[in-house]
Amino acid sequence: MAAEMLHFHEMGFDDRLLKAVADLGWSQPTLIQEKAIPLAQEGKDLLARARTGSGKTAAYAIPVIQRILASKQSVREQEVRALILVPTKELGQQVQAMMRQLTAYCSRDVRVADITGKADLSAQRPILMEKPDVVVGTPSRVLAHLSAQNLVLHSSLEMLVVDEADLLFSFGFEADLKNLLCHLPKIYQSFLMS
Ligand SMILES: Nc1ncnc2c1ncn2[C@@H]1O[C@H](COP(=O)(O)OP(=O)(O)OP(=O)(O)O)[C@@H](O)[C@H]1O
Repeated sequence: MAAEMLHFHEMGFDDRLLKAVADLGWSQPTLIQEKAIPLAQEGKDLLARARTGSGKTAAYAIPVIQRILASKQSVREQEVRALILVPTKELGQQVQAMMRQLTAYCSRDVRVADITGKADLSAQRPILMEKPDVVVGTPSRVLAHLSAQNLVLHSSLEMLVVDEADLLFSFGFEADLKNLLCHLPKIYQSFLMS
């Protein structure tokens, strides 16, 4: 007999996250979420591949949000804790929209900034100076902000997501991505999604 699928409320999430998931009308995780989220909750690195529309974004977004919420229970300095790398502005906007929906009840505790847009670096600098908990960006944008010292990740980064990893590790993005990885601390939980 097939094993019963877990429901979101059985996965040990913060009530605010569960409420946002319920508002989205999701009762059960999709297959990739059911496989990926428990591993992510154990702190494991993930390498996940699934077809478009299978719920990959929430498969990493939910554990990223949960980890930030859990750690905010003990007093901590405001720092950038998670970096989500995407290949394009459009995907950045989609990720930001999903993060906003999932943080609808905890937007003060989990602040998300999308820096994929074409605005000047100086226009985005104030957003980064506030040290959002999560930054969504393309590798080139993130590198530019690191070089301009608008963003410091060395001591704070706990989670790195590479969305569309197959694309980001391919021609056109690879050099920036490798360069960026050299600027990051050595220890963080990673989510490679494609
Ligand atoms: N557990 C769930 N139950 C019902 N719908 C869900 C669930 N998780 C995600 N969805 C919905 O499924 C759709 C696809 O999700 P998502 O964009 O995360 O997929 P994806 O695999 O990342 O797709 P893409 O490769 O196009 O980025 C979205 O409309 C999302 O709201």
